Amino acid sequence: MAIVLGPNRYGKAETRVVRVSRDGGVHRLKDLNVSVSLSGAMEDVHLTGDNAAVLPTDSQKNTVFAFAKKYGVGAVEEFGLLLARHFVDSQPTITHARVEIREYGWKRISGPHSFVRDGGEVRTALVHSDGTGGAESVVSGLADLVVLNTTGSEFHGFIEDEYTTLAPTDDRVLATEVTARWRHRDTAPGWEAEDWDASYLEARAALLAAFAETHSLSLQQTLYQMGRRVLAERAELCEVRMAMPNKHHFLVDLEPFGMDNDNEVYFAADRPYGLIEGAVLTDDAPGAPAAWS
Ligand SMILES: O=c1[nH]c(=O)c2[nH]c(=O)[nH]c2[nH]1
Repeated sequence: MAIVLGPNRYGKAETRVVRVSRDGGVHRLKDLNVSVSLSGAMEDVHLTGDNAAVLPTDSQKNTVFAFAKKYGVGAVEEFGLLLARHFVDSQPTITHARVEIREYGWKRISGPHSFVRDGGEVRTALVHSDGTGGAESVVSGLADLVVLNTTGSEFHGFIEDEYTTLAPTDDRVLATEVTARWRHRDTAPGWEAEDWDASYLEARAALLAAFAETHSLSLQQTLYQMGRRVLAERAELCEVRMAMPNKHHFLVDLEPFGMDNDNEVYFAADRPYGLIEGAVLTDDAPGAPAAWS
């Protein structure tokens, strides 16, 4: 029996970079968490400790800061592609780069240089590149987008076995915290930051519109409608993957206090929660195994 090295990758995770652009007196703010992961000719470093092929993770972190200064930070997809291509193009031992970015939003308070952090929502990008001209994939997305419908949600007709206590309902609160990622058909050569931004904003708007407008018979149905809407509206996208915890809102029994509860008072439980996950894709979506990893 031989023992061999399996798949591996390495890089600097979670470099927190804040880029301030000062256009005249009006400042712009980009706040990112960048994780780089590289792979290539890394047998020697694992098998013998020879580091000759290794670009230190410290240098990767420095590159993130240097690129933020040199090129500015536009759309996270664009910044991710710039970094990923750079690592592969500049280092013969690096053949593949994965760059994952989380962007924290800030809104202006008033005046040119004061900001308040957006709620919990995060914009995400995941870029894979084999270098300029090589295979690439871009996945955009968002996380921690919390949404709630106070009506328009039912859940009934499910299996009832000997352990079922859940009462069927034709009117419940439906709430979830959406993590959604959507895959671009290609890396859109020539796309500017504004194109990535427009694509992102419209995909996000489609998710929200579908959540609000779907009369839901299950969170699974809502998930599918949300993914469908994104793909129906955005031709540049071919697959959406979502994870949506069911943030249960249980009606509180007020009878002991002599009161009825006509869908007015809920206990918002934080755990356990149902976790609904699914992918929606176009039937011509090209296979892209690296895209999601
Ligand atoms: O929308 C729902 N889907 C389920 O699969 C499920 N299971 C459950 O207990 N409540 C719900 N709600």
